[in-house]
This record gives sequence, C-alpha cells and structure tokens, in this order.
Amino acid sequence: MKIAIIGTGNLGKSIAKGLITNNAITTLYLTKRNTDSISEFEGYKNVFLTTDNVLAVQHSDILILAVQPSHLEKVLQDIAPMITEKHVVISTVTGFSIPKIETLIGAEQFIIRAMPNTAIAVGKSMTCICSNAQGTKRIKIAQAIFNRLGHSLIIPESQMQAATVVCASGIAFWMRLIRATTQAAIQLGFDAKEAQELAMYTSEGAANLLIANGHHPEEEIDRVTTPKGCTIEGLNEMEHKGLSSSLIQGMIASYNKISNIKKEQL
Ligand SMILES: NC(=O)C1=CN([C@@H]2O[C@H](COP(=O)(O)OP(=O)(O)OC[C@H]3O[C@@H](n4cnc5c(N)ncnc54)[C@H](OP(=O)(O)O)[C@@H]3O)[C@@H](O)[C@H]2O)C=CC1
Ligand SMILES: O=C(O)[C@@H]1CCC=N1
Repeated sequence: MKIAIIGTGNLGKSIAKGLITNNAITTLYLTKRNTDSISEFEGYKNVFLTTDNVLAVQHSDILILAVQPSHLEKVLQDIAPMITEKHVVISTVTGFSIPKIETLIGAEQFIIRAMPNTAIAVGKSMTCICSNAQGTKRIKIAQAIFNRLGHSLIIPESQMQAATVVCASGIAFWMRLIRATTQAAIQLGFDAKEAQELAMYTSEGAANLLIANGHHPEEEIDRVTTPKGCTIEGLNEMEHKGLSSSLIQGMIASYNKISNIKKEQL
C-alpha cells in the first residue's frame, strides 16, 4: 500500500511505527512542516520525510490526515486539486465532520473518518471507522489497515465523538489508572519498577479475560471477591470515594469539550 501520513505528530508517528513494524507499506510518505522531529524514520526503506503535502499526495493512494483540527481546512484546500479517484482519504481529526470534508474536497471522493489511538504503534489500537456514501466502496481497505494494527469497528458518524473519548482519549485515562495502581503498589512495599510491572500485567490480564471469555466485568469480579474478603472491602471503599462516578463524569466532560472544538471550526 502506498500511504501518506499528513501531519506526523504524536498520532501520526504512532501510526507510522505500527505500519512499518507490521510491514503494511509499499511506500510511506510522512509530512510535517518541521521534519527534524521525525528524523527517527530516516533510513527506513521506502519511507520518505517531506514538508510537501502535495508531493506526498501525488505519490500515495491512501492519505491519512493527522493534523490538529484547526489546521485541517487549510491542508485540505492545498491538497484538494491533487486528490483523484485513486485516493482514499482517511481523517483521524477530532470533531471535523465528513460533510465539512466533502465541502472542501468533494463528495465524490472516498472519505473515511477513523479514530485510532496511540497503541497503534504496538499493533493494539481500538479504531472506530465511518465513511461518506462514496467511501463505503473503500471502507474494507481502511478496515484491513486498522485490523492489521489492532481491532476495528465500523460505526455511524454520529457515534464518532463518543468513540474519540472512549478509544482515543481512553489511552490516557487507562494510563492514569495504571499509574494510580502503581503508586498504591509502591505504598504497599514494591519498588517503583516492580510496582509498574504488577500494574501493567494485571491490567493486561483483566482485559484479556474479557476479550477471551466475552463475559461482563462483574462476572469476572464475582470470581475474585471472596465473601468477607479483602477484594470486596477495597472495591466498596473505591466506590464510596466515587471511582466509577468520577470516571464517567470525566468522560462526559471530555465528550462535551469536543462539541466546543467543533464550534471553533465553524
Ligand atoms: N494524539 C492522539 O492520541 C490522537 C489524536 N487524534 C487526532 O489526530 C490529530 C493529531 O493529533 P496529535 O498527533 O496529538 O497532534 P500533534 O500536534 O502532535 O500532531 C500534528 C502534526 O501536524 C503537523 N502539521 C501542522 N500543520 C501541518 C501542515 N500544514 N502540513 C503537514 N503537517 C502539519 C505538526 O507538525 P509541524 O508543526 O512540524 O508541521 C504536528 O506534528 C488531531 O486532530 C487529533 O484530534 C485522534 C486520535 C488520537
Ligand atoms: O486530546 C485530543 O483532543 C485528541 C483527540 C483524542 C486524543 N487526543
């Protein structure tokens, strides 16, 4: 696949790492205005770094847009004349709707929105995908890319804002939970490195139990909470202090912020 990542920042670099590690490219063009900060990708076979978005578009079939929301309109205006029927345009940009992308490059183009997360760098992204009417003809290509770099789900565009919070911001939320678990483990006597090891692999085990068994989390919790034991004591104390409630409220705040980002684009 001939892929270009337009805007190789935090997310773009993560996607590039995932694509390179998984041998998912024929050529890969990585663009940003200052390419010094992506010099780590120099020297990879068939990977090209450039400040020239138009050049990247001309040499690629799949265009992954990963600039900040306020930069996307100008980027699309610049590359629109170069976009042809060979291109599939995949935007990862938060709050920038498909109808708005259509007004800038044309509704006849294959337009897909994808919401991956930074775990794409290690082939473990949960990526939600939607498309315009034309893009439904190419959505399998996007799914193939994102399934190679993790797990994907096709959703209606109306759910993209929620998917951004749960999956993309979700990485940061889970990191904070893992950090808090690590801090507790240190207080309970482990050194910092061991504490993080315990937190990381226990959270991986919890997720894998659900993935493998398809159970509801409470079913797995019931297997751990020995009557009158230490686990239910800890869980109930966490709930008295608002663990579930603060997570839910944080995610709703995150969701509402995206509405403001959208208004700023109007
Ligand atoms: N970070 C994440 O985990 C996720 C981010 N997203 C979305 O992805 C997008 C990028 O986010 P993130 O990676 O965090 O942001 P970054 O700021 O890290 O990356 C954006 C990159 O775009 C480059 N850029 C800006 N203008 C241009 C231009 N005209 N041409 C080419 N490149 C340009 C910038 O580099 P330079 O200034 O050198 O040009 C910068 O490195 C956002 O829209 C965000 O909502 C979605 C899911 C997850
Ligand atoms: O924080 C943000 O706005 C972007 C979108 C989701 C992850 N990072």
